[in-house]
Amino acid sequence: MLKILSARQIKSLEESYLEEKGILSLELMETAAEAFCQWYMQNFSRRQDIAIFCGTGNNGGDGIAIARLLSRQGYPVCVYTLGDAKDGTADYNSNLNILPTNIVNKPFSNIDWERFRCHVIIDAMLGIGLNKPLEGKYLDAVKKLNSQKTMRIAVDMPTGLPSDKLVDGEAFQAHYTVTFQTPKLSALFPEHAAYVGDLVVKDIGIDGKYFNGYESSRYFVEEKDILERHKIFHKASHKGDFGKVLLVGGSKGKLGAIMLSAKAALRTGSGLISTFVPGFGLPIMQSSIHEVMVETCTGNDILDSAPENLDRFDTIAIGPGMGTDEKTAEALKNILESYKGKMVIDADALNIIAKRKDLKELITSQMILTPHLKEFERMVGDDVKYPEGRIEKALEFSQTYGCVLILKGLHSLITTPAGIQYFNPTGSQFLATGGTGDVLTGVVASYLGQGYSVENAALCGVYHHGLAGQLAGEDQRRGTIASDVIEKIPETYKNLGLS
Ligand SMILES: NC(=O)C1=CN([C@@H]2O[C@H](COP(=O)(O)OP(=O)(O)OC[C@H]3O[C@@H](n4cnc5c(N)ncnc54)[C@H](OP(=O)(O)O)[C@@H]3O)[C@@H](O)[C@H]2O)[C@H](O)CC1
Ligand SMILES: [K+]
Repeated sequence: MLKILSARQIKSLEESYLEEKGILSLELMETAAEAFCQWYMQNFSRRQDIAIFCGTGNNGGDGIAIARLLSRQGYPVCVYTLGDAKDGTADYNSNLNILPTNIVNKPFSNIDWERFRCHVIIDAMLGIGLNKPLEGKYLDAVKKLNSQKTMRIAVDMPTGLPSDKLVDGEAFQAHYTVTFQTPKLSALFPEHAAYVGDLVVKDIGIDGKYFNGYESSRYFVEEKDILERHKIFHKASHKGDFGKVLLVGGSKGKLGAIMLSAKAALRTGSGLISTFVPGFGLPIMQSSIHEVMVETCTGNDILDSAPENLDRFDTIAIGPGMGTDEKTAEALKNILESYKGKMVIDADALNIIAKRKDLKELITSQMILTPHLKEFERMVGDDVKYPEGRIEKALEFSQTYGCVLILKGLHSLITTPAGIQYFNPTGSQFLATGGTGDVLTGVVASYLGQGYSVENAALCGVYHHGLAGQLAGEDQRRGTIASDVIEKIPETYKNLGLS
């Protein structure tokens, strides 16, 4: 897990790290520049001309060091500076002094934009030192660079993006942001996706112990965190070990939702899946998914009653395609009151709960709620447009009701009643398509059925779902559909080296 700190905390952490280790800040800058270049060289060829735009702070210092290192490796680099060296930080100037003279180094104001050509723009104008909205030449530069039809890469943070809050005005629009040591909170806001692009986190050697002294309950999940949360099954494992899952949902015209959940749970590794759907769904379910068992409620069209003997199941997921009829709400109430096992609550179940205080009271620590933004807004009855407030609201909700909350979106946020908030690293824009939420419900329910704790099921579920979305997107691009995501779930295990 990478602890997410504020810009102020990062600066202080850096200082204590340097002091304790007896390292110069210039050396840390070199390490950061090396980390950037290592990533760059793995991804881009020497045939692409690079223009590095540098401010006069330490972000600019990183940029100058990157120019030297890339040029040494045979990459064609030009440097464009936005300020006077006399205003530069000591480390900026140290790097400027050793910039090889064969590298073009021009002031930004001297660029002839009619003739300006490059393949890659590297933004090292401003990083975590940003303390006001962009204006003057920084604003001009960002506007000019955003309008270039080239690859754009930001060093640490896209210029103009504050580390901890929503952007005010313009900011550099990167295709990639290569950030150092730990992501900055605002790089994880879905609202900033167009500025951050793909986020790459590069270790610059600051040991986890240096983070201990800094208070934060927000973390960025890493692959190793997921690996250690998985249960290991062996040759003698029986299908009963993988859990008995019940998926409740579906209504006329929306049976597909529960089918997607069921298929996703099967692909995640569930042993036995039962579904509980309105009567009309029986032949449809049976003919389209052969691996699931189907039970029906008393009504034909809508879900109007609860299943018998709920204790047969290790876990229950409820909501996909369920509808919000009053009789459905009563069936939901019945299930929430009588079932004591772990549950996933999604989609229309959330929409019903949003309107019923008495049902909110039935939320327990055994439950994972999986709203997307609109559903969350209905649940909290409040404006959750601003990411800082939304993250706080998620915490408040999880603590008030004692449940795990998965707030879906780019870098889905998992909040536990203990007050810990985890940002998920996997995912893809191609997951923004109908039915992928139903897939997530099936994946998370599957892990609950396999005996994972609510926290681990949420973390593993969101991670694998996001990774499956990435893999599906690589193949199908904007043509990705929820079923493609399901088909990629098994590959996520291979990807992580899991059996
Ligand atoms: N975090 C790490 O572990 C490492 C970080 N490195 C890099 O250093 C930057 C942070 O560098 P810093 O010098 O603190 O700040 P910046 O370069 O981002 O900004 C420089 C100064 O720019 C001024 N400023 C702020 N906002 C604006 C604005 N809107 N327009 C113009 N100028 C602005 C401000 O100075 P003032 O005097 O005007 O207040 C900033 O101080 C980090 O992001 C990394 O890239 C290290 O190299 C390695 C370790
Ligand atoms: K930058």
